[in-house]
Amino acid sequence: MEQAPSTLQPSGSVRAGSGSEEPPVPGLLRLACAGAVMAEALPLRVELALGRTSPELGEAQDPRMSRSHARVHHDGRRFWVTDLGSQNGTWVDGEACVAGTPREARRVIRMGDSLFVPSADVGPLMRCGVRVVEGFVRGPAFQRLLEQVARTAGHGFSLHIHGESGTGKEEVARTFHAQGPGARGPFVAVNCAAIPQGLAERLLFGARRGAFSGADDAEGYLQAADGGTLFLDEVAELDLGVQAKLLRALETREVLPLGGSRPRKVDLQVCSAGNRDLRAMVANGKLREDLYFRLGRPEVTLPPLRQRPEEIPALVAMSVRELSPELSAHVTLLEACLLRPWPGNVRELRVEARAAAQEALLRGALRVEVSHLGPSAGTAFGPPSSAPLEPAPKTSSPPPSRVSPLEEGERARVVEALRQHGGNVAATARALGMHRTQLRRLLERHGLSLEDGSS
Ligand SMILES: Nc1ncnc2c1ncn2[C@@H]1O[C@H](COP(=O)(O)OP(=O)(O)OP(=O)(O)O)[C@@H](O)[C@H]1O
Repeated sequence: MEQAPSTLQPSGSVRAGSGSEEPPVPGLLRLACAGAVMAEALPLRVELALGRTSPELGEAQDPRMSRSHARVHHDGRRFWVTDLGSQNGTWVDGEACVAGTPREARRVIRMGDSLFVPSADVGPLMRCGVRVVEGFVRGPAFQRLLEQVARTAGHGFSLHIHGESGTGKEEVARTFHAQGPGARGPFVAVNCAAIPQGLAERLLFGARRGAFSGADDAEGYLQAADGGTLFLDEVAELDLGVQAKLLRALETREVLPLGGSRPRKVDLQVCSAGNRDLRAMVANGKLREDLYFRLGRPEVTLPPLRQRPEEIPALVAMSVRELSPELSAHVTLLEACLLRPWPGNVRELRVEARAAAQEALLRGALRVEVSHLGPSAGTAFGPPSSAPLEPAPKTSSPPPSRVSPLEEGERARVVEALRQHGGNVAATARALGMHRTQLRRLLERHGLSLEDGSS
C-alpha cells in the first residue's frame, strides 16, 4: 500500500501522466530555495531575470538573493548566466562568476541559497513534480517508468529492467509485483551474481533429502516465489546449464528439486534486471538465446541518477535526516552532489550523504556542508565530471584515446581501495559506494585481480 505521497512542487503547477509527445520546453529546474529542497520548473523562452522579487519565482523567495541577481539566457542550444552585480555572488558549475561576464552553464547554478539546473526540457517536471512515496524519491522519469511497468504487469508474465547498478531497479520490480496478478503472493529477490556457482541449482530449485551427502529437504527460490514474483538480478551470471534448467522450469511451470523425482507445479511472474546489454550477452554466448526470449522482453530502462538531477537534493536531504532529524543539508552540499556523476547511482549517493552527515556530527556541526563530503564521493569513475547532463551535440572532434585520464583515475582509485581493504571484495565495494557485482566488473574491465590490492 502506498502511503500518501509528499510532492516537491509548487502549488498550482500542473500534474499529469505521460507527456513524451509534448514538444520540449527548455528552462531551469529550481531545486533549492533559501536552503530548502524543492523541485519546480521555470520555463525559459529566451531570457529570465532572476532576483528576490522576480515574479517567475513566485512566493518562494530567497533572502540571500539580490533584488536583481542574475540573468539566464538560452540561445536555442546552450544556457548562459550573467551575474548582475549581486551582493552574494553567482556560481556556475562550481565556479564563481565575474559580474557582467556571461558564462555558459551546464550543470548547476547557485545564487544565494538557491540552486537551478539548466535543462533542455522542463516539461516532465512541470507535469509530474518529484514525489516521495514511502521513503522513495520519484522524479518524472521514474514515475513514467512505474506507470509503464504497472500497465505491463497487468497483462504480462515477465519484465526485464535495464539500468546501472544502484539506480533503484528493485523498486521497479516491486511495482511489477504489486500491480500483477500475484500481488498478494510472495516477492522473492535473488542476486544471481552473488550465488556461488556450485550452489545455484540447489538454491533456485531446492533439494530432496539425500540428494547429496547431508542434504535435507529444502525449498528453492522458485518454489518460494510460487503465487507471486521471482526477481532475478543479474540473471546472465548464472552458468549456461543452470540457465537451461531455469528456462525449462519457467516454460513448463514445474520445478524438479535436486534429487527429486516428482516436479512441483509453480505459478509465478518473473522479473529480471541487469546493467548489461542482454542481446550482446547472447551474442557472446553468456546468455542462452531461448532464455533471453523468455525473460528479456519487454524491457524497460531506468536512467542513471546523473540524468535525474531533480531527485538528488531530496535524496541527500532524506539521507542526512535519517542519520539525525536535527541535521540539515546545506546548499553547498546539495550543489556538490549535483555536480558529481555518481557512478554508483542512488546507492552511492545515499551512503556518501550519510557519511557526510556522520562527519558533521563528529565535528559538532548541525549543518552538513560540502566540507563534510568525502573528496572522492560520487567520483568512482574519475574526478568530478563537468560533462553536460543532456547528451552533447555531435561534433567532428577526434575519437578519445584508448585509455582516458578518467579511466586511469578510476583504475588507481580501485587499486588503492583494494589495497586499503586487503583485497576484500565486500569491504572494497562498500568503501567505493558500489555493489560487489559492479566492483567485479570494474576489476574485469581494468584487467585487475584481487592480488592487485596487496602491496
Ligand atoms: N529513488 C530512490 N529513493 C530512495 N532510495 C533509493 C532510490 N533508488 C534507489 N534507492 C536505494 O538505493 C539502494 C540501491 O537500490 P537498488 O538495490 O534498487 O538498486 P539496483 O538498481 O537494483 O542495483 P543492483 O543491481 O546493484 O542491486 C537501495 O538501498 C534502495 O533502497
